[in-house]
Amino acid sequence: MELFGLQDMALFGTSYAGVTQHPQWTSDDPVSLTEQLQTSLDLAEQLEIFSMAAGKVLPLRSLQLQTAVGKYLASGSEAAPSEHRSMLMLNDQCLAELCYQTELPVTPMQQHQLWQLERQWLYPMRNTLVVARLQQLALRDSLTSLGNRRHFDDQFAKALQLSHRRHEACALILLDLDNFKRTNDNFGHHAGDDVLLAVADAMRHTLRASDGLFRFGGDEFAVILTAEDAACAELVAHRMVKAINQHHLCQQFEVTASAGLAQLTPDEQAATLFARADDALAQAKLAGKNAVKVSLLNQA
Ligand SMILES: Nc1nc2c(ncn2[C@@H]2O[C@H](COP(=O)(O)OP(=O)(O)OP(=O)(O)O)[C@@H](O)[C@H]2O)c(=O)[nH]1
Repeated sequence: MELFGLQDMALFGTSYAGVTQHPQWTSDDPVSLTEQLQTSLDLAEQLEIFSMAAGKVLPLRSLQLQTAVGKYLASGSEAAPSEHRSMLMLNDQCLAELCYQTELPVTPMQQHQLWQLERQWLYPMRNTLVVARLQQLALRDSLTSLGNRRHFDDQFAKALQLSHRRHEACALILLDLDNFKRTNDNFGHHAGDDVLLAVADAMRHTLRASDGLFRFGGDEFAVILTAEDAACAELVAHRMVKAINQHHLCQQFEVTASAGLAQLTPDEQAATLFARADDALAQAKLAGKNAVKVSLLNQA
């Protein structure tokens, strides 16, 4: 069964209105668990709260939660021979799957008690998934699903702060497609969108983790690299440009890419690092496009 998908979430439909219709709970102290779960909008924290309650029903060795927004493991979890899985269903939607691991098989009585606890998690979990959906809408580019400009600004500031504090490397790559307008003008906006999707995929595959990859809008992309990844930023930039050039759609529409790279210097602010990467990108364009240029330290 497919897990509750963020894309088919009916925020203001009739099913969401059901959130206020609390069922009649039957366990001994039901309200307190629901209330505890409602204190957090973080699924990892909710899992900790739930695992404490489940631990009173049976000696749990491990508890894992899988949802459409991620997989979570309760702290202290370790593998055990017996496994019991349970789907958390609400209004015919599967919100999540729980996997309990124990030394001994879960008895029917324990299953019933767990089910009563799980029922109390349904609405807090549903609300948490709604929040995750809203966050995704606010921070993701709707075409490519990469982080958008707002997400970039936030992540860029955090990455710089952390790099300065830890005295670690940080690099910014700004990438802009070459001759992309021609694709739109000659083959239409849909063809242009397909090229943008192909570029996003090519860039994703080049990076070890795509968390640091963003689309600003138009044909502009940004990559934040930190720690050891930043040390090989120039190699990454060249790989990305090459991956885009080699994509069959980019070849078909004769789209290439130019990139500008800047490495963070001690005490440097976000605006200066961004300006240096942008300047390097402009140089790559001036040099005839389809190129990578690196900002030198005295070019701030
Ligand atoms: N298909 C599509 N096109 C877009 C989107 N957003 C912006 N554009 C187009 O992207 C193009 C960006 O313009 P430019 O950066 O001047 O295009 P370019 O031909 O790559 O210019 P150079 O960088 O000088 O090579 C414009 O034609 C915009 O209309 C989008 O979401 N989808």
